[in-house]
Amino acid sequence: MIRMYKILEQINSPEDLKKLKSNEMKILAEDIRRFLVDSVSKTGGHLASNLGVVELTLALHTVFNTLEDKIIWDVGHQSYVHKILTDRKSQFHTIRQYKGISGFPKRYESPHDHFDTGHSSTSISAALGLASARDLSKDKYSVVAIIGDGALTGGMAFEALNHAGQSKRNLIVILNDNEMSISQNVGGLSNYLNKIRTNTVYSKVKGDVESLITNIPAIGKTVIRTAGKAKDCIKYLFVPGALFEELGFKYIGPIDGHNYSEICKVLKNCKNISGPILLHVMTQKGKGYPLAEKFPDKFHGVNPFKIETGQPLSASTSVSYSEVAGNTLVACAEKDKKIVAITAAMPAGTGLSNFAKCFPKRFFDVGIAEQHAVTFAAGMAASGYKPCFAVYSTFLQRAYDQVIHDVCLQNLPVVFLIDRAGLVGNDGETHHGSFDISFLSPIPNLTIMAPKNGWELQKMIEFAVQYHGPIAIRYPRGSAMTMENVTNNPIALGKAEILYEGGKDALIIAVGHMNTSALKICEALKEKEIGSTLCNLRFIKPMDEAMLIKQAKNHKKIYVIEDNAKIGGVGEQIQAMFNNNKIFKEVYTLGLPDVFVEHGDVSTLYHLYGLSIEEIAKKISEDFESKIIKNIRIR
Ligand SMILES: Cc1ncc(C[n+]2csc(CCOP(=O)(O)OP(=O)(O)O)c2C)c(N)n1
Ligand SMILES: CC(=O)[C@@H](O)[C@H](O)COP(=O)(O)O
Ligand SMILES: [Mg+2]
Repeated sequence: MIRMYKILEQINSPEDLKKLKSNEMKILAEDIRRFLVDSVSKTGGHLASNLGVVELTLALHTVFNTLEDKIIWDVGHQSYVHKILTDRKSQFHTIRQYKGISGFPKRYESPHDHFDTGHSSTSISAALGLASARDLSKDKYSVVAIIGDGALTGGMAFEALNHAGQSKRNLIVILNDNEMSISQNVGGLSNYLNKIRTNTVYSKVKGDVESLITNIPAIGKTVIRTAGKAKDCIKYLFVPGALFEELGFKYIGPIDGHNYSEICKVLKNCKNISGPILLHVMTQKGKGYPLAEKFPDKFHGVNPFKIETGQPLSASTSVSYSEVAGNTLVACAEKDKKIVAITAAMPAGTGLSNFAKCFPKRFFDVGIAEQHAVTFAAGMAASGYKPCFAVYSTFLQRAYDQVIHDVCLQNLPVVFLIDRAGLVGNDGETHHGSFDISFLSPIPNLTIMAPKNGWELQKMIEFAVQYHGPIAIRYPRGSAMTMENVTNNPIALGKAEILYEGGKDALIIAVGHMNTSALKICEALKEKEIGSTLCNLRFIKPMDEAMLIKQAKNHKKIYVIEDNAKIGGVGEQIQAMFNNNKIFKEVYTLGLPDVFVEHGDVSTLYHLYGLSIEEIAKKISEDFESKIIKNIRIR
């Protein structure tokens, strides 16, 4: 048998790691990289970031004991190596699959995972919380947060640095600087880190002082203080890194994040220094897989791919909703100079890359800063521009107050292009866009739409950029539906459309892309001689009350199909509206239950929650069972 992984085969837990000689670590690092590429090329997942943190993770597990010491991975998409080293190697082929291990840290999954992440920039806050709890309980373990240069652009990270610096608690923040967010990192902080990296004079001189402080075995406190002062002088002469020191952190670095021994040495020293430390580690995103080194953005998150070429195993020929949004925005911006586009570090994911190329001055990547993005948009709107903020549904949760307080309260014409609404699939519970209808619907002044297909998304965007007020369009991840043979009525404010008329038994009201399934359901019901009407809601707010009331009166039963939490969703809202209008008909909602939906492919999850075509058709058919039986008897 050919041994594929020379050392990795012997490694399942941090204890195994601790048995290795340090010269074996290099071979292990190579094994892990090969394992990552082999495995992720089959399952899909976050590749480039993990390839970059191999030595850093090995060093962390060498120096710390993660059954006691608490390590928190910011975002958590780079925790694969940690998972491999903490008893999950044998399950790694199930990563992000239904009932498999998660692509993010999960406390339920392992005692080595101490805090769940998925959304960016939370690690320092969580770490400080853990450190404060530790101190109150008079415990002694170490707390370490690993945060990327991208995640450091998020406001929460600054709030936490501000608090942690003053707290003086023992806490190690490792800044994993690979000079990339998903795309190129942006902003003043990114420039600042760049200055630290390139300031070789500083690095050399500071390195000497650092080794003076840390490497002399029996160093006395006075010497440390003196050396510390000397370090301060040098710092003020040469160090842009003073920002972290001014906030109350001891800044150490930058160090080479691919030099295992060096990281171990520094981490061991960090363990013995009191107060908050910021250790700046330089890594290369995608390291060890040349295609990912060259295209770290393309290999940030991947579908299954061929290792030799990097090409996806199943290339999609269809256009995604994100691409429709991006292309439409470019077309609209060509006609209207007031249109500007905003992203919070997701230019490619939201389909805005082309807009950025066509209109660089009218394109704003604000970093991972959704709250800022919304208020920034409000500012532009207040000055007569038409800002379009393209954002994933799950990340918009971050900016709820800004949507209310800064946009809607002032009735400002900001367009929210809410991508990844509904279930997203393999990223799972931290990333599903299950709540936007529920949290946006109560906000006064806000108009909310959901398109049935790609064509309708285009028309809704054209409508939105002309509209005088805050307006949101929610659409899902993936290929835009085309839906041939359906009527494409023009968009009119607050108007729904009838997509199918085939009888007065079931009225089906579908939200957004769920219309595609709904149409097939109507046809399946027809086979069973159950007559139905399909209403494409289009406007979640304002709702087409007149049409819904009229249709409700004409049908025996009413069904709402939506890919949002049932609580606060469209079904509940329609039921309330009927009650208010004294239409006492029961609305049956097919939507997401009151749970955090796990990871898995979307079709499996739809099936699980009764949202597949088969499940819905079955449910409705069962409701009309007596009619079916009667029809059979008559024949
Ligand atoms: C609040 C929030 N916004 C956006 C994202 C999407 N996102 C995931 S990873 C990432 C880039 C993170 O960059 P960095 O922290 O430098 O880590 P790297 O991928 O470079 O290792 C972004 C924007 C997110 N997870 N959370
Ligand atoms: C970790 C993270 O938040 C992103 O990388 C996210 O996984 C991107 O999702 P999409 O694949 O839907 O763009
Ligand atoms: Mg980065």
